[in-house]
Amino acid sequence: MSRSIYGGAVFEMAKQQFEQVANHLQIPKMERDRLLYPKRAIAVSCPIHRDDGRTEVFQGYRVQHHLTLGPTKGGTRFAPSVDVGEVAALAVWMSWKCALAGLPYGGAKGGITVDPYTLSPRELEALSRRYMQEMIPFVGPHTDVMAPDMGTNEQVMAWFMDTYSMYQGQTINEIVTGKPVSAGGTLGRREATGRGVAYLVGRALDHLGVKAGDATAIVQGFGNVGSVTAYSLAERGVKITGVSDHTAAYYDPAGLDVAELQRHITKRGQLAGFSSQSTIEPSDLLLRKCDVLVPAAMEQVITDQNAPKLKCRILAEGANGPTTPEADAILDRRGSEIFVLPDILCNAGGVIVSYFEWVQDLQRLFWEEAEVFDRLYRILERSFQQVIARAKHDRISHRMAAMAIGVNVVQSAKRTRGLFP
Ligand SMILES: NC(=O)C1=CN([C@@H]2O[C@H](COP(=O)(O)OP(=O)(O)OC[C@H]3O[C@@H](n4cnc5c(N)ncnc54)[C@H](OP(=O)(O)O)[C@@H]3O)[C@@H](O)[C@H]2O)C=CC1
Ligand SMILES: O=C(O)CCC(=O)C(=O)O
Repeated sequence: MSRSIYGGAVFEMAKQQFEQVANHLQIPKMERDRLLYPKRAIAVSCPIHRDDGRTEVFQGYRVQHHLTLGPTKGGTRFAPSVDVGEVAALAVWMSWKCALAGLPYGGAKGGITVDPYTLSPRELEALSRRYMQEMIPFVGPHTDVMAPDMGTNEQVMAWFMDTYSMYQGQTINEIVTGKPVSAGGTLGRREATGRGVAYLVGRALDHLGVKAGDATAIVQGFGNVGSVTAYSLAERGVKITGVSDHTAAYYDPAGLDVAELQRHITKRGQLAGFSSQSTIEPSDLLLRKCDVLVPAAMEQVITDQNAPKLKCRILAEGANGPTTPEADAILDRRGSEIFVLPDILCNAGGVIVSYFEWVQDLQRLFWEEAEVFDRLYRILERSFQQVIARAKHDRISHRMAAMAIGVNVVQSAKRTRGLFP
């Protein structure tokens, strides 16, 4: 593409990864821009009245990567880092993730440049509703279906659904996923990403011949993905030796009590203040010895600086884009020392159960929780097997294998429909 609006380190990373996989797949140059660059990017201004009487305008975005396989799908992030490049990269990754899992979606992502902790509950509701109101012309149950991501949750999804439904004059549950069950959500969505991560960690441990009961894990980030991953790993017998959020990092080789950590968060809203004895430097946490390291917070935390020093056996990417391409090259050189569960495989549980929620909403027929997780684990198992087999066959990393499968699916759909419809 001659000139694009997508800049910044995170989009550069998505682009670099794509170029590597496109080279591996020998995708002709003329098809590459069509595959990489998003179909649409929407930028909106979201004015709200602050509690002190001021009017403040926040910048919101939604990027829809491709519509070749069906509607676009992806989360909405409320964070100070949000810009069009970050959101575009996350949308591109959503496309490969959905394609790898066999979901009939293209990728999307959206967000608002805001620190949600600085908003009162009333301001958060006003901003969420205004964002959805501005997006109404561009989204729909068969166009683009939002979901939660960093800084948003079930309540925000309920406000999105309500705002869209009021405009339509009827309840349209299927406009967003990750809603509360009482607002047409599915059983299991809140836990889906973390339980999916724990399932795949279990499969990686099997692969390496390590018993869950003998394994230790460190989890960075204790929000939706991190806390449920820690809890689910602990349920499987894995000892959680380290956790962090942006306020504190704790490490205890004897093991941390995940239920206690969760109670602390519920009461205080942050990990800080949990313990004075096991506090460590957040940057040290990733370097401690463990069997399983789970970055579950944000992008680009595994870099060329810390990748040579990681002392884990499994790197389970709960977050999107936690590992830079430079770090990937180092992990590749370390060979079988570290078994990588790449993000588009590892955290796919969320969007897979979102797909189940959308299907249930469209059919007005709701499933038992056991059915949700049974179907989820079957899809994750298939994807896990496909990634391992492709990596072995092509002699490439797990990330390249996962992306190759995803990109292949999108490429062949575009070719079949006519590359430039
Ligand atoms: N929610 C989902 O279903 C899915 C999410 N993801 C990805 O998982 C990651 C986490 O998302 P999610 O759990 O939903 O987000 P949440 O907002 O629920 O949680 C984010 C967590 O990361 C922590 N965090 C933020 N900055 C830092 C930092 N500098 N060091 C350590 N921890 C930090 C936050 O701490 P604090 O609260 O103190 O700010 C919080 O504990 C993101 O990359 C997201 O894109 C991927 C697939 C699905
Ligand atoms: O559940 C969804 O639709 C999207 C989840 C998400 O944003 C992600 O997988 O990164």
